[in-house]
Amino acid sequence: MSLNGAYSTKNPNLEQMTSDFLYHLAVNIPDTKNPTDIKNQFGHIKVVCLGGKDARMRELAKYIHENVYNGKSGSKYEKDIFEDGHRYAGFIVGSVLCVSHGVGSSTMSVVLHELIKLVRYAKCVDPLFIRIGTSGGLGVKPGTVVVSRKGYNGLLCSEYEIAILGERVSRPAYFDERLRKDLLDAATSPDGGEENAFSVIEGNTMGTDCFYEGQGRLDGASCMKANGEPYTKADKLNFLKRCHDECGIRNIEMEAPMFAALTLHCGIRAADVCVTLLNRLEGDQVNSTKAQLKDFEERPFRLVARFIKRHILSST
Ligand SMILES: O=P(O)(O)O[C@H]1O[C@H](CO)[C@@H](O)[C@H]1O
Ligand SMILES: O=c1cc[nH]c(=O)[nH]1
Repeated sequence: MSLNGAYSTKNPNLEQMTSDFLYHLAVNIPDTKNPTDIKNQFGHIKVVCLGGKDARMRELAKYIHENVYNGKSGSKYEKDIFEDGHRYAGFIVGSVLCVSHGVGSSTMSVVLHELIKLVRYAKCVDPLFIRIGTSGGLGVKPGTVVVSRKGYNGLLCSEYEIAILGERVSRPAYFDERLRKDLLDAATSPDGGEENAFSVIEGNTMGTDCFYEGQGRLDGASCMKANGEPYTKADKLNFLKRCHDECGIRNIEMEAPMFAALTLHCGIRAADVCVTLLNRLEGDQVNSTKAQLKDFEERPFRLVARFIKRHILSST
């Protein structure tokens, strides 16, 4: 389902706060009613790109500078604007903000709350949030880029569950349909060529709270079922095949349900674009070479950069 662009924070208390400090980003908003500096610095942002690693987000900013703006973004894109917070890194390049989020939903949800407030204070117009990540593939060739339809949790439910005030709160976890279609459109070109050099598919994405047992790996520090017995390779494959066949899951990472749910809740159009590093039906260890990893990690950059050129900058 597509949203109509009316995004908002979902917190009436913010209306009463005269100042705000985005602690983990070290961004101070001394006057929330008139946040001139924030508007000047961030008001032009149209796309917020997120990914686990600081270095990947720095590389992404450089890639966008060179490939979207042809080296003429006019931005100091190498400067980490969130460095004083010592938690996350952020780089502005033209109308794109690239931010790292660490590993897993808990670290990503912190930066996401603060970024959603930031774009609101800055009065950004309909900003898009796109996660550019890595994942384990299910039945797809390593290097495939998956654009997610829905996030699934490790219990194979498409929802994000969080404990709030001692109660379970469950929120739906699907991504914006129009944004997904525009991203898939950017993967194709009428005349073939560079755009089709690697596979881009749509599929559902499982996001777990654990890289090892949560993703059914056999190589963690523990490998136990609920009954306290070790699970076997057959148990693992049985589970992964269920993910694939029953839920249409094509890749596994650690943020999709939370990311889909919080952005959807706040009316922000979002997408999850992850490359697969390995086929989990064939193994567990990520042992791509440095060069392979660089090539794979750059594939979502290529897709998102083409999307920004085709669908964002062409309309301004
Ligand atoms: O490649 P990134 O964006 O870090 O994402 C994936 O990699 C991490 C695990 O290695 C998890 O955060 C997972 O979601
Ligand atoms: O298998 C993988 C690879 C990358 N990230 C994950 O969360 N899982």
